[in-house]
Amino acid sequence: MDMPRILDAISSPADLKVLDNDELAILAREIRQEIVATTSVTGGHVASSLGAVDIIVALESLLDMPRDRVVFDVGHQAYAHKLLTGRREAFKTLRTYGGISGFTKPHESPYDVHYSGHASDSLSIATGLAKARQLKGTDEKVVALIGDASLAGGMAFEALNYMGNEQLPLVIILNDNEMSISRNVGALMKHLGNLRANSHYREAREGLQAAMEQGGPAARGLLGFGKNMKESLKQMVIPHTMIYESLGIVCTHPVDGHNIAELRDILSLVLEMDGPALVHVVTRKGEGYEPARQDPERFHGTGPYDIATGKAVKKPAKAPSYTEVFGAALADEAARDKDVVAITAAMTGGTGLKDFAAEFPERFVDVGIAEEQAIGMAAGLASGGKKPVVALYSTFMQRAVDQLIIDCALPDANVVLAFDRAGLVGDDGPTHHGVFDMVYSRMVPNVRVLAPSDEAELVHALHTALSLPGPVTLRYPRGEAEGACLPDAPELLEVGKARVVREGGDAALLAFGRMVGCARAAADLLAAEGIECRVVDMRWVKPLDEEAIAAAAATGLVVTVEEGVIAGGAGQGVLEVLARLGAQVPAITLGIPDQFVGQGPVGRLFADLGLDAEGIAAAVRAKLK
Ligand SMILES: Cc1ncc(C[n+]2csc(CCOP(=O)(O)OP(=O)(O)O)c2C)c(N)n1
Ligand SMILES: CC(=O)[C@@H](O)[C@H](O)COP(=O)(O)O
Ligand SMILES: [Mg+2]
Repeated sequence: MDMPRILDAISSPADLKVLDNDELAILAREIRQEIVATTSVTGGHVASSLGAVDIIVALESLLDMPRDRVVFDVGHQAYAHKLLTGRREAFKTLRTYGGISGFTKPHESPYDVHYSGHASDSLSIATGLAKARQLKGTDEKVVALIGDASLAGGMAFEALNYMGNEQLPLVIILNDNEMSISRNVGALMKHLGNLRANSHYREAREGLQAAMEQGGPAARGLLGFGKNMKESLKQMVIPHTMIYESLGIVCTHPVDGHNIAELRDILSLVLEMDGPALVHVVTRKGEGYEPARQDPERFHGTGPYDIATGKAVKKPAKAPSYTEVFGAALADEAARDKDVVAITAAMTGGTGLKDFAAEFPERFVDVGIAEEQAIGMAAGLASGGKKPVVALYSTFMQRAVDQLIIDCALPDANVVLAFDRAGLVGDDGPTHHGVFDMVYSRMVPNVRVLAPSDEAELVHALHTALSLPGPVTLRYPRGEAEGACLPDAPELLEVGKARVVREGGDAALLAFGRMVGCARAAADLLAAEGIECRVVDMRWVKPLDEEAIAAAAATGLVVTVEEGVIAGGAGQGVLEVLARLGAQVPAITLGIPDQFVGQGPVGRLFADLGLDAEGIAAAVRAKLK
């Protein structure tokens, strides 16, 4: 008979209070097994979640939740938190359509503080919670759990700057595993490495005492614990070089993040402080599951896999991914033009730039999780005579809209912004769908916007973007491309010119990006009923092809189809042109309505939104009736 699991008796963190350190360690093992069992079927962020299990178990055993608040940065490490906060049964539905989210989600649980998914925001949210606590005069604990790579994001630094000055009572747990998605980069990463290497600084207790005696209220709060607590401080040291200390944040020496007893000792001390404290915790990504330990990058975010071998379980692809096509095309461009420089923000693999980085290391830049830096730096490179191509996920580019407007568009800088994961991404859900980029690109003067409809068009679009003066954005979706034949050589696309891909006189479907394929399939369905639709691959979101729009109006019905929000999107651009032309024609704008889109297979989400062939055909049918 199987031994009953401790995990099965946990319905909230309050149930952890009766467990001792050994039992908590057993629980942590059970949680890891549960994470592996579930994600082997659903996929998910395995390595980060496994690495953070002990921290979460230790922390939540000490808190009074949900009164005490824990803010998870990115939230990709929060699976243990989900399992401890009443979602053990629901965990099987992780990242599935209608199931629980892969990130923290306040609408899912009162134990979740914010919609996580984007990096480096946790400290700002924690400062807000701590400020609210001050204003209310309450005493709930506020804790943020943030990774070493996310800590380097600009937003996190802004929060450190604020909390140090205000001496806000909150605890930062820095989960340092030396990894971002791939190996972490940057000077802060080196600084943390020095701290890990010098943890013999433990002896420097006198230094710690002196620092605290001269320090602000945070440090004094720590000293005010009384004799016993001070004794425990023998275990704690501030290395002289810890930069956070200079900002007024008390810091601990590196702590073993897989030792629950040690974690609980230190956390119980810092949770009593009345100012900001940072606990430097060292963990291993993928801890407890060997394939993830060996290859944490692949297990950062994975699809289903075989537990025994760790091998991915997936259908063979019929076509390369858009990402792969982009990466190869950019390397070809760089081989032809020595001025091309590629920039990414911690997404070298995700944006298909690994080969580029290997081939042209001196022309490859990874700025870390720092999208604003990526775009700002691109503007500087352009000003210095280079041709920067910044490859970002559409959703993360949202961080850098100001840099697009002021640093790139206003000076008309020669910058190419490649938005990968543009459109619906699937299982990551609303935080990751790239559905706003057509709006924030289209609205900015001087910016041209390309939306290639297949992989061959993507190659031409990149080539065209690099040939044009001024900023150009191009967008392409996550996953497998359409299976189009790749060109031997890239072509220059005529600026602002669409192409008709199917003739028809009863209605015109003006489609953008991969929606061209859906529009074509809809036209096939309608043709079987005797309704002939013209299908136009618009190619450009800006400038729009006014002739193609006028010709579409002549059919008597204009239908725009885009994989982005309707408000302010490409379809609205078409309506503006129709109004300018004085065309009195019925028009439908299909796209994402004024709502956030949930998680699930992209095909299913398209169907829900009426963006699949049947949905588009139904919209045309209804209007023609
Ligand atoms: C603004 C933003 N940029 C990029 C990402 C993609 N991303 C998700 S997790 C991650 C690495 C996070 O590393 P770290 O914070 O050290 O956590 P770890 O995965 O190592 O636990 C990146 C780059 C993101 N979620 N948000
Ligand atoms: C948590 C996060 O932001 C990334 O790990 C993201 O989930 C990666 O998405 P892709 O799987 O599309 O690369
Ligand atoms: Mg990390």
